[in-house]
Amino acid sequence: MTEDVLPVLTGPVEVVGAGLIGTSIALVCRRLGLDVTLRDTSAENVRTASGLGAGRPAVPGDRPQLVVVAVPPAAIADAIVDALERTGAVVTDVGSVKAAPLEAVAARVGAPELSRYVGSHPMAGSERSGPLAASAALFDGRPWAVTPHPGAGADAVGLVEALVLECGAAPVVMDPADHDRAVARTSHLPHLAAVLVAGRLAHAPAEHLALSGQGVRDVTRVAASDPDLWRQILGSNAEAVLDLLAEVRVDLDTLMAAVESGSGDDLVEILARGNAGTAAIPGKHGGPARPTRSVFVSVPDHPGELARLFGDAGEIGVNIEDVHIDHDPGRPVGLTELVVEKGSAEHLLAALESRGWTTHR
Ligand SMILES: NC(=O)c1ccc[n+]([C@@H]2O[C@H](COP(=O)([O-])OP(=O)(O)OC[C@H]3O[C@@H](n4cnc5c(N)ncnc54)[C@H](O)[C@@H]3O)[C@@H](O)[C@H]2O)c1
Ligand SMILES: O=C(O)C(=O)C[C@]1(C(=O)O)C=C[C@@H](O)C=C1
Repeated sequence: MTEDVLPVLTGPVEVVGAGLIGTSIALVCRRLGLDVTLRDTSAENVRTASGLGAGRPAVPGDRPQLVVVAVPPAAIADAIVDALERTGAVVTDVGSVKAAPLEAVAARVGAPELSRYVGSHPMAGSERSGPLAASAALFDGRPWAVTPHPGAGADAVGLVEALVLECGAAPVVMDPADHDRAVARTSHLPHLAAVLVAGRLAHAPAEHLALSGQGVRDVTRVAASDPDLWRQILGSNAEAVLDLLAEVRVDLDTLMAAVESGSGDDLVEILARGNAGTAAIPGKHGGPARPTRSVFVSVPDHPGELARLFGDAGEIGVNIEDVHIDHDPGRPVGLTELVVEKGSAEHLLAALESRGWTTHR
């Protein structure tokens, strides 16, 4: 469905699961002025999300236009079936795996109900859970898979795409099984790689950990995620994940042989494949990656200094694509990495230096 004929999201929107993702979506819908109702098995999470301005507790008699199911994977199929049977709304879910819940729902509801269900999956999140980690900006510029089944109604698909666009994300329409193979590669395997690396740190000597720089933080961030959530995600995409793990096992053997033999050529070949892989990741806005460069700036550890840095970058007219802050304990300054388009990096460096910032080239 093309953007100009999409149904309009008018609400009410019901969010089932007022955690990280559900509350983030609810905040976007509230920002649009929509009536948002919240359901959760945790009354406390509903209270917290309501308190953040994400909506109001659902009451009997609410008639949502759209239900967004944002509960843990093991509870998704039940929650979708419940929403289809309880309301006349279009129902989507944001679960990380798409084929298994679709199969479970299709076995339990008739074709008319099923036509109102369209799965989806925002490729944005956090290693943190719960409503307090939510943000209306979470989905800005991110891909968001929309995975209709053959019996899905065109209006239902369009309404889910409309939600995705309102969240500032880019809809990517895909078949559910293709989606699951894709995220095994782009999300589930990276998660496991992070976990394996982070696991080597758990009982490491303090003097080793004292040398933790940005590299180890970049590689391990997602390993801090909820193990139970990931047990459920991996359990429902086991086949695709196992295929990739088998490939990695072969790579690991090759890598060990290259390191052991001291063969520089073999090692360079493996390292170069890593370069090719990172270059293949599309840019934040979709399409080919736009070349970026990192600008490193020392930021004094005082309140307001980061805001001043971002303000200066804005006045200089350079868009910050990404940002990383090195919070090493015991240092009076933090090292901030501003990721900007390659062509504007020198201009930003010079302009920040002229404003008194200490940069690192
Ligand atoms: N965390 C991420 O980065 C991320 C990104 C994209 C998609 N997802 C998917 O989104 C879903 C939600 O993940 P999250 O990170 O927001 O988790 P979360 O733990 O922050 O939130 C889940 C919420 O669902 C509630 N809940 C649990 N069972 C319920 C039920 N049966 N009925 C109603 N509420 C119930 C919990 O109390 C909690 O408030 C998961 O399926 C996950 O796979 C997660
Ligand atoms: O940024 C993160 O914290 C994430 O890991 C988010 C991430 C991902 O792998 O990209 C994790 C799982 C979800 O299913 C979707 C998004």
